Amino acid sequence: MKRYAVKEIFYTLQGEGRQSGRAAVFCRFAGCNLWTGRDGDRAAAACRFCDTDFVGVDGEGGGFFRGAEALADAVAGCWGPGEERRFCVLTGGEPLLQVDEALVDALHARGFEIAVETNGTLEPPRGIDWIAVSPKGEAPLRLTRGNELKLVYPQEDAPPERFAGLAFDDFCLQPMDGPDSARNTALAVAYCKAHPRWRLSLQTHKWLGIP
Ligand SMILES: C[S@@+](CC[C@H](N)C(=O)[O-])C[C@H]1O[C@@H](n2cnc3c(N)ncnc32)[C@H](O)[C@@H]1O
Ligand SMILES: Nc1nc2[nH]cc(C(=O)O)c2c(=O)[nH]1
Ligand code: SF4
Ligand SMILES: [Mg+2]
Repeated sequence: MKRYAVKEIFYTLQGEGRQSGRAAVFCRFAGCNLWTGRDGDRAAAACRFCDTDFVGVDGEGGGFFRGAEALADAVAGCWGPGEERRFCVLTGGEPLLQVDEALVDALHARGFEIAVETNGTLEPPRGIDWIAVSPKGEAPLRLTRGNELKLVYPQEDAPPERFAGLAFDDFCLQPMDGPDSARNTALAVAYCKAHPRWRLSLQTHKWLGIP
């Protein structure tokens, strides 16, 4: 039986992108194919600006889950008994290293609409309801269609022009958080004003102080 490694599971509001403001259970899978998660490896990684701890299974609600039913039960338990507008966001780390059809089916069986946050280097299993792709500079993009393309901006080796022609319903620019976040936010605002295909995505949960 498949074993899923999960860093944390928590209930909050989706903070980013087109679904921002919507209540969701976040399931953060451990591990990523573009960075080890260790600070010493950052400079040499394909993705160098990550704002997330996805190493290990020691977070709130995290652990190893034996089989899709067990993991879907944990997600449903985190949502609680309400059946209206059940929504879960599969993220990481890189969720598509682990998410499979069995998990998609088990979450659907519990009434969840399923979104995934992915770096776009891996193919998703069928059946995911909402695909948000966030391309990373040097990493080859395999997933070139979906619901939203959410580009962290600016990235020297990933200009928005490279992605604007792909088959996504919406194109979002998300200012890169870190030491230059104020400057990056101003740059993203200016880019969206000059290129109306793009809309601003703010990481509202950070402003709100919620997970
Ligand atoms: C931590 S990633 C996990 C999912 C997947 N690995 C990915 O990169 O899309 C979740 C989202 O946070 C974004 N992100 C990561 N670090 C960021 C930063 N420093 N500033 C803004 N967004 C960031 C990613 O681009 C992605 O859209
Ligand atoms: N509230 C909240 N919204 C999010 N949207 C994407 C997130 C992620 O880390 O994938 C995230 C997150 O970590 N928290
Ligand atoms: S691909 Fe996603 S999880 Fe992996 S290091 Fe980059 S932002 Fe973080
Ligand atoms: Mg996050």
